[in-house]
Amino acid sequence: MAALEVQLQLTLHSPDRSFELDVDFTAASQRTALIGPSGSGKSTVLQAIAGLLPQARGRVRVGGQALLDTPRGIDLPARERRVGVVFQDYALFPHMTVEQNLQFGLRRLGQRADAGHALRVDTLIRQFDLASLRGALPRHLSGGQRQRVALARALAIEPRLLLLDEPLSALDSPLRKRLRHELAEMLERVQVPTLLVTHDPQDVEALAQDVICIDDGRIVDCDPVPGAV
Ligand SMILES: Nc1ncnc2c1ncn2[C@@H]1O[C@H](COP(=O)(O)OP(=O)(O)OP(=O)(O)O)[C@@H](O)[C@H]1O
Repeated sequence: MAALEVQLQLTLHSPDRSFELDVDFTAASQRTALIGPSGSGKSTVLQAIAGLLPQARGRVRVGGQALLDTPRGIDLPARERRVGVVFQDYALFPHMTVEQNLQFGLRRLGQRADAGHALRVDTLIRQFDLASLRGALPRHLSGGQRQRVALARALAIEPRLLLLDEPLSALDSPLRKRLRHELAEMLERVQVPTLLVTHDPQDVEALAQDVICIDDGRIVDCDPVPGAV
């Protein structure tokens, strides 16, 4: 069964222009990269899949389950979609410790704090090697540590789908190289279908099994890769 099926239409309006997205693709591999030039609509696609753009119309199915199907009147709210998202800047809550950031991931599901909840946070802290940072605030973490917390938080909800928006772009080059391999290992371990946005061909090679290309709000042929010189 296809991991992720997406047919989406939406228009974003700003005072001087509007951007029209109309995409139709299937990501059948466990890890798929979505690539395209700046402004082509990559982040918009991720936000619409996550349920963060209420104007989105069309269909989104993960493992056959509909998260959005406007013709059938289905539009699950973001917290019910069980989609884990890691944003470009990791978007950790600055006033919360590492542990509280992970707990917040679970609260998004509307779950009450209980023993299972605490166990899940403990497991993630162990899996992501965060024990010594449990009580630390994000501003006291390195870029790589923030990335680990953001990924652990996205996985706290046991997502059916993981969306990574330029997960390595906040890092400098040597760290980026090391964490690319760490991330590849983590994704291999967690086995959650993943759609990954990146500009970097090395990310595609290390992290993705398949590539989907977008240009100006439309899915296009990847040969040549849009935006490549
Ligand atoms: N809230 C908004 N209102 C109006 N237009 C928007 C809004 N958000 C994004 N856009 C426009 O939509 C287009 C797609 O933006 P998006 O962020 O999805 O591109 P992207 O491919 O992720 O770009 P980048 O690689 O630079 O992050 C851009 O032209 C952008 O200017």
